[in-house]
Amino acid sequence: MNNQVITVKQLNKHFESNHALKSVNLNVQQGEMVALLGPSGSGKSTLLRHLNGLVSSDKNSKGYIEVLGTPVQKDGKFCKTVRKSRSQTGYIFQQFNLVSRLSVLQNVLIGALSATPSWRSLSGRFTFEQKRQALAALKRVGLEQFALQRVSTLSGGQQQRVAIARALMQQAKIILADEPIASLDPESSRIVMEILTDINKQEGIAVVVTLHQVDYAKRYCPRVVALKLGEVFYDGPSEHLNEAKLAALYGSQTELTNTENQDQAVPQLWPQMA
Ligand SMILES: Nc1ncnc2c1ncn2[C@@H]1O[C@H](COP(=O)(O)OP(=O)(O)OP(=O)(O)O)[C@@H](O)[C@H]1O
Repeated sequence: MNNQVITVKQLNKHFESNHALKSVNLNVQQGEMVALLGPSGSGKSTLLRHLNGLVSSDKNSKGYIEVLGTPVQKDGKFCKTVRKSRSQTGYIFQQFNLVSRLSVLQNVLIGALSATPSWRSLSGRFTFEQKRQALAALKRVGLEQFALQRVSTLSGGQQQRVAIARALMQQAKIILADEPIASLDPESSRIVMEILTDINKQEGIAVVVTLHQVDYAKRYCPRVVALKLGEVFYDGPSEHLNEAKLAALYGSQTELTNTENQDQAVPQLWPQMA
């Protein structure tokens, strides 16, 4: 049985003269938990966005992406099946992408929209079963007591957990998380990473997560794919990512990516995370 859930072949992406992704190849199997590492600007987010059909690759460059057995894009053109794979892919953003004026429960229910007739979703009428599932998803991330509260009243870490519950409600078969902990404090980061790990282990859902902190990658992700200047620089077990490889990947930034030094390091290296 083919358990491959992500196939990327020969992916190239230019933003004008900037060659952001250079012949990237990547295979991810069902049940894997993969950290996408690399210095700022190395192409992590661009790669993740290609997987969900948010960005198209260079035309005529023979690039090909398949997610969950469904072609997403080929040769710089989206395939007709892109919506299908998107509906099965949970995408977690750094800034949560929640609807701030809606309640926590309503935000989770948004995950069910692709499986809801439009007349129901337009009138905001979800079935009893959908509401039960949404509450179960909230319980899974430890937030059921906040179900009826406006989502904007929750902390950043809690909002990210709502976004994960929304992906569960979507019945996502894989999760792509783009810097999900970049704006969170260490304790909230730990909780979010543990929830993602738990979903990966319990449901066998593949998770690909872009991270800036090497120690989180090593702690939670058995496999690391590291990009450097748009190329795959390392793809292998996170435990084999030694100091020499990290130094070559990040240069002088290496020690500063350790979260123990986060308070001093992050504002200097990545001002957007401060
Ligand atoms: N929409 C865009 N238009 C022009 N250039 C872009 C666009 N998106 C990304 N880039 C460029 O592509 C390169 C890769 O960016 P990307 O955001 O993927 O890197 P990253 O590794 O995710 O960085 P960070 O860790 O800082 O988020 C960068 O040089 C960036 O400036």
